[in-house]
Amino acid sequence: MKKLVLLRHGESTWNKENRFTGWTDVPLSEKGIEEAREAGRLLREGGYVFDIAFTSMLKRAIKTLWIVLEEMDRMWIPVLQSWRLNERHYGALQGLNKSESTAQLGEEQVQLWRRSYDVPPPALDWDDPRHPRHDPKYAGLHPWDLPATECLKDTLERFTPYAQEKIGPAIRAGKRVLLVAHGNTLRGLIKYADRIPDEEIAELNIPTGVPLVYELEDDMQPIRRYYLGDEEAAKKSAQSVANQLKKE
Ligand SMILES: O=C(O)[C@@H](CO)OP(=O)(O)O
Repeated sequence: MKKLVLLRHGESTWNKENRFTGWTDVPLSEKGIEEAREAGRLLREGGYVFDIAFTSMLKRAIKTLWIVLEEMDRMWIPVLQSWRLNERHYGALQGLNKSESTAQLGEEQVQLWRRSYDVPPPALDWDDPRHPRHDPKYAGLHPWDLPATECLKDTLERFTPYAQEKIGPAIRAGKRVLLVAHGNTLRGLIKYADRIPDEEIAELNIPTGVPLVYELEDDMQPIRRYYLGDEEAAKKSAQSVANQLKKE
């Protein structure tokens, strides 16, 4: 049996402010730093060891990974970063408060953009300073390859080639892999791994900073997945992600 550990970054400052974040590169909040420490402790105490880690180009995930590896005294392992592991691009919703948007535009519309599988939010204009083509992180990429909005399906389509070319082969080769990513990239991965139908994926929410362990057959078929630590607390935290449109 093989194991893969997935981790959504700790709470970011925009999670705290309840804003759509996407590719906006915001830092961890104080609580997020503590969540990352706790994740590292849980993994260490659970006897987990990693040979390689993967993360995105966004500092909330990178910093979470650093803190986890520091807690595990494993800062020396190879870390591979890719824009393909970035959060779903939230288009013109980035920066808007989730509950205020719901009050203005209606829950049905905002929930459609937020959780439908294939309806993207309105795109950022090509000339919008927030368009990723202006960000030096992505200077090596063709601007047309960079998203200005994405639905979950688009995110999965850009994530999958990387998972197949880099992450899958590392697991198959017997490496113990940690993937620190984002709510929607991980929702996409779980949808793919567990073959969750398009209409059911809306119900899946992922808490910040709680390690999610996947047990896999040797041929990579998933056996089961579970959160480390307090399952009830993880469920509660996932439920509060689900409820973000309703918060004040
Ligand atoms: O804003 C975002 O980028 C994501 C993750 O924080 O939010 P949501 O859970 O609403 O898709």
